[in-house]
Amino acid sequence: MEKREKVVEIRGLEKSFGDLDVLKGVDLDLFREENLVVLGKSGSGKSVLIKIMVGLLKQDSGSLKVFGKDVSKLNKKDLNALRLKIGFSFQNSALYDSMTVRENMEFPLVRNEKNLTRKDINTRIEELLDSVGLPQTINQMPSELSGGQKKRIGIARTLILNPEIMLYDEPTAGLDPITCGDINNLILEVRERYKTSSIVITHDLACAKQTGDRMAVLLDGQFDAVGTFEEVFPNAEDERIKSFYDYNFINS
Ligand SMILES: Nc1ncnc2c1ncn2[C@@H]1O[C@H](COP(=O)(O)OP(=O)(O)OP(=O)(O)O)[C@@H](O)[C@H]1O
Repeated sequence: MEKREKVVEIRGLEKSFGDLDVLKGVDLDLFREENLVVLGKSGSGKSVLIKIMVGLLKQDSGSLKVFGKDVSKLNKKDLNALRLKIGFSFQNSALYDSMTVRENMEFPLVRNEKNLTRKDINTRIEELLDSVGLPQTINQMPSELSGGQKKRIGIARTLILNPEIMLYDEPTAGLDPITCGDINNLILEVRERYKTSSIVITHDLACAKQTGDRMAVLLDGQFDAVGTFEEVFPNAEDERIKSFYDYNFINS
């Protein structure tokens, strides 16, 4: 019997837009405190899956349970409560350019938690900036930060509401290999410190290998290959998976 707790359970999920069948019977589990890497070509349906997960889109059929609750059956209030437990770290960090780092961090906090004192807010912001190794940036503007620093602040801001699930969308996109390695380490540290369960969407196999306990490759609307990096990639026979691997490790 499976002993690990499932925080996400997806069964037979289907989603089409007109004639375009995007998800064609997706099955997937995310276990507590697991880092699950989702890979797939551009347009394969990764964002559609995430949007269904947070209730922004509805599936045509199949089920998606988060913390045991069927997302498509939640009322507005419960859906909002669920969304607060899921932190989405955007590819472009999504910081507000006209706000300082402190203001960027404060914004989601004061909007969602009404009873905090100024001291609580400051403590929380400072703790998270320490966690991502950037306490000195608190009064800086996003335009003064490097790409890697922006990613870190974006992750810190996502963590400020104490999410139980983290969704990282292309966390290393556009970064040099050393900074990619630092962000990958941060993803592992976040899990360690905040006990998060995570889905990491990436095209970067070095990121996948470093951060992921399991890989799930979305191919033609289904997760065909699911397993550890070693199980899925080095000896893959499926040409579609092989080409992914060759592209990352041979041609780069
Ligand atoms: N609201 C929508 N209406 C119509 N088609 C959509 C909608 N959302 C997504 N699609 C289509 O579904 C397919 C999958 O899109 P999706 O954004 O999930 O891809 P992706 O795997 O996240 O790609 P990328 O890696 O480029 O971000 C695409 O063909 C897209 O055009």
